Parts: sequence; C-alpha cells; structure tokens
Amino acid sequence: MSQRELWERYKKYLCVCPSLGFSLDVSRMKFTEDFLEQMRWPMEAALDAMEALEQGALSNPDEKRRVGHYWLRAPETAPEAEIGRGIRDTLADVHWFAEELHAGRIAPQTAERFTHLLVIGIGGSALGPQLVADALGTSADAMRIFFFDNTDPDGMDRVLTQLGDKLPETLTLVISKSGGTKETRNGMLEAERAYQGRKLDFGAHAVAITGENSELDRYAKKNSWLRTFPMWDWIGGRTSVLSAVGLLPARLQGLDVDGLLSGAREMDRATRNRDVMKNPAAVMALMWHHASNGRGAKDMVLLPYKDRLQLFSKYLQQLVMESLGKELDKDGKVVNQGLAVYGNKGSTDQHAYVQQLREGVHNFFATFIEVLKDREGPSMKVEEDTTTGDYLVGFLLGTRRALYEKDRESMTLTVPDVSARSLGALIALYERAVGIYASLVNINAYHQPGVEAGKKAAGVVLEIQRKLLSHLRGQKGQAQTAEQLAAAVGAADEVETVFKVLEHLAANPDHGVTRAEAATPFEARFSVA
Ligand SMILES: O=P(O)(O)OC[C@H]1O[C@H](O)[C@H](O)[C@@H](O)[C@@H]1O
Repeated sequence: MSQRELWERYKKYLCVCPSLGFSLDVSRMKFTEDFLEQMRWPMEAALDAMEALEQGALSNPDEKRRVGHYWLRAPETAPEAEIGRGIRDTLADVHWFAEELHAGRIAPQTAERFTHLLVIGIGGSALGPQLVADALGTSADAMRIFFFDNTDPDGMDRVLTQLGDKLPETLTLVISKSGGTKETRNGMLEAERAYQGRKLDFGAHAVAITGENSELDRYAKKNSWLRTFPMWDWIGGRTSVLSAVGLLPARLQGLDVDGLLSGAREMDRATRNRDVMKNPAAVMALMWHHASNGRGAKDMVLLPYKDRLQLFSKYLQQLVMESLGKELDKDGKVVNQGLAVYGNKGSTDQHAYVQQLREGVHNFFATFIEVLKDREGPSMKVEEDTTTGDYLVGFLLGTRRALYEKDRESMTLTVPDVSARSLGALIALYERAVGIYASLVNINAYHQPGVEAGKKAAGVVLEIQRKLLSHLRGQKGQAQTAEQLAAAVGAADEVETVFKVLEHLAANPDHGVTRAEAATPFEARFSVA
C-alpha cells in the first residue's frame, strides 16, 4: 500500500477517545472488511459477556467467582451496594492513612516520619505497584519506594543495603491476595528479621493488603501490625492495581490515585461502546485475533517509546499471558491458547532485537506506544530545529515504516503524556481487550490453573531436601554420592532432584553440607560434618 493509501486507511480506522486524548491506529494491520464482518457476531457475544461480567455474573466459572475490577473505578456500578461501599470506604481509608502517615501522625517507632516504603509481593501483587511507581514517580515523591518481588536472598540484601540506615523510617507493605504465597512470606520474614536486627518492632512498621482471614491477615493481627487493607475475592491479582494493592503504595508515594481511577473510568466508558470500530478494546482484541489467527500464532511485541513505560510490557506479560495462556477452552476442549508478550522500550530496542523483527523469523506483530509530551518544559536543540524528543518520534515512525516495508504488522497507541490519567486508561484498555479476546476464543481469562503445578513440584523438592538433611545429620561425617543418598531417603527415582539439591546445599553455608570432589561431578560425595 502506498503512503497515500495508508493515510486513507489511517483516517478510516483511527479509533479515538477525545476525552483522554487517546487514539488507536490499526492502519498497518492488514485485516480486511471481510474479517470484520466475519467477527461481527462473535464480537457481539463477547460484548454481551462483558456486560454480564460487569453486572456481577460468575464470569470465572471454574473458581465460581465474580470478576469485579471494573467496579473499582465506578463503585456505583457494583452489583450490590455493600460491594460499592467497601470500594469507597477503602479508597477513603487509603487517603486517610496516607495523610496521617505523611503528616507524621502515624509515625515509626524511633523516627519522626515514615520516608521510605518497602513493598513485598509477587505477580499481580507486585507488577502493578512497580509499573505505577516507575511510570509516575519523581524525585519529589512523598516516600521512596522499594520492592521485594522474589525469594532471591541476594535480591533482598541488595534492597536492604539500598535502604541502609533508613530502615527505621521505612514502612513495609506486605501484599498477597491469598496470603499464603511463599515468596512473599519469605520476603516478609527476611524484612522482619532486618527490623529486629535494629531492635525495631516489625509490627509497628508493617501493613498488610490481603484477603480476609488469610494466613497473612492472621499473622498481621496476631503481631499487631499497623493496619490491614482488604483484597477482595472478586478481584484477580493481575487486575488488582486499581484496588488497595496499587492505590495504597501509589498514594503513599504521593502519586495521583484519583487520576489513575478517573483515566480507567473514562477508558471503561469508551470500551463499553457497542459500535465496535469506535471501541478501542474491541478493536485491539480483533487485531490480536487477526494477527495471531485466534490461536496465538504470533507474539505481541510491545514498543513504548518512553522510558517511564518500560515496565508496561512486563506488567502486560502477566495480564495477557496468565489470562490467555490456557490448555482448555470453556467447553473443556484442548486448545493450548495464549499470546506471548515481550518488549522493553523504543528506541532502545532498535539497537537490540529490532534487527530480527525486520528481517528474521516472522512470528510477531508490534504495538507501538507513542507519547506526545516529551518532558516537563522545553528541550534544547541537539541539531538545527531538532530536539531529543523529535528524535524519539522519528525513530518510532521510522521503525514502524521499516517493519511495514517488510510486511510486518503493527498498531500504534497514542497518549498525550505519561500522567496518572493516561496510565489508568492504558491499564483499563488492556484489561478489557484481554477479556474480550478471551471471549472470542472461548476461554476463561480469570483463572490460572497451570500455576499450581510448579508450586506443588517445588514443595516436593523441599520435602526431599528435608529428608536428605535429616539423613545426613544422622550419619555425620559419612560422605555419600547422590545416588546413594537418593536410595537412602527412598527417592531413588528422584536422583536428579537429589543431585541438584545437594549441589545447592553444598554451595551455601546454611546447612553444613560439604562436597568432596571426584572424577566426575556425579561421583562427588556429600556429608555433614
Ligand atoms: O497475591 P498472591 O495471592 O500472593 O498471589 C501472587 C501471584 O501468584 C500466583 O501464583 C498467581 O499466578 C498470580 O496471579 C498472583 O498474582
């Protein structure tokens, strides 16, 4: 298609939300009118399903749960008054708590004010807060924010070192919907020990966000933590950023949570439009379907041309892949659905993997995110009549053209800035696009049955480790090979696991396991002195 024809196509299909200054351009996606016609009734059904979801249907049938993230930014639409009240009260509590804390009326044990924030969570209980903090944070924030989002000991040490002597001024926020996630529990225990190491009462510096009566909820109450905020059953982790999970850390950081909510609310309005080609979430879901053949045949490469949106692709990775990556469809048929998401930021990626996008394996479609506002205030000229921001746009348009020339499809989202309102809108857009797409391909977007398998298998590994340690301690000084030890603990078939566990034990000082080298790694002998 010539540049002139592309301009016509651009004008024909541009999907705009004037109140948000937002637009979605799908001119470089090579769908046909026939495709749109073919998708008309499936889309009608998907929009019906979305309406039912918003009205409180059990849209997550396997877990018999309602799906309520849209109510968070429009509590008046919640199917029961009590739910709406809970949302409003929690938001008021978030504001109140942050004001008290900022004013020093809620103060740490030995310092005047809380100035730092340590958020402990994983998956949906970390990615949203991380995205918001990174996208909107500035050096003038009310509190500096840090994260434990893994059970990596060195990762935690690194954060604690950064906090340094600010720990007495640090509020720790432990976030877990289930309240039983091991990585988060471990992070909490490590943080607790760090406070204790400074003779500080952890509870006086800790707040939980969790489901009622969860393990974490009970622990927080038993240890007189400062407060607990609710995490409701009808909010999924990956869509929890506009609940207390994302709003509390953001508000404590001093960010505009009302802006986040209003942007999402406005996008929700735009994405309820039954006029499909004017509904950006519906258009986006259609484009995913077109590009990936409704089977995830192509990956989604996300290229936001803005450093502040660098974590957006990481955030979307969970939202999209945990929602759409499913073995079975709603009728129980094996479909192995999904849509792989990766990306980082432009123009940086231009110097990393765009080479493959243009010339290599043709297994993706791209989404460019353009941000109109360059920075606060004016920019210097790096060349005649050219700023750094002009270059950023130039690279976006140039890369998009270079991909198009090689038959690579792309769509482009344009937002006016990276404000709270724009970010709220982007989050809401993708939440709904995921829901609509899931309906188009007949899967449940709101459960994650596959995640449990790895957790269970990890439990088996740790059980084998406990048996090994107990055996080695009972036979002090006796060095044995992995094969011998596996047989001795009744796990002969699990010898590879035994070997891997022993290698790790011997590499660390915690359990007193040592390793005597032999001719091959597999003949090495392990013992406890
Ligand atoms: O909030 P939590 O219950 O601790 O869960 C944290 C995360 O872990 C799970 O494994 C799920 O796959 C995620 O959807 C969830 O966000």
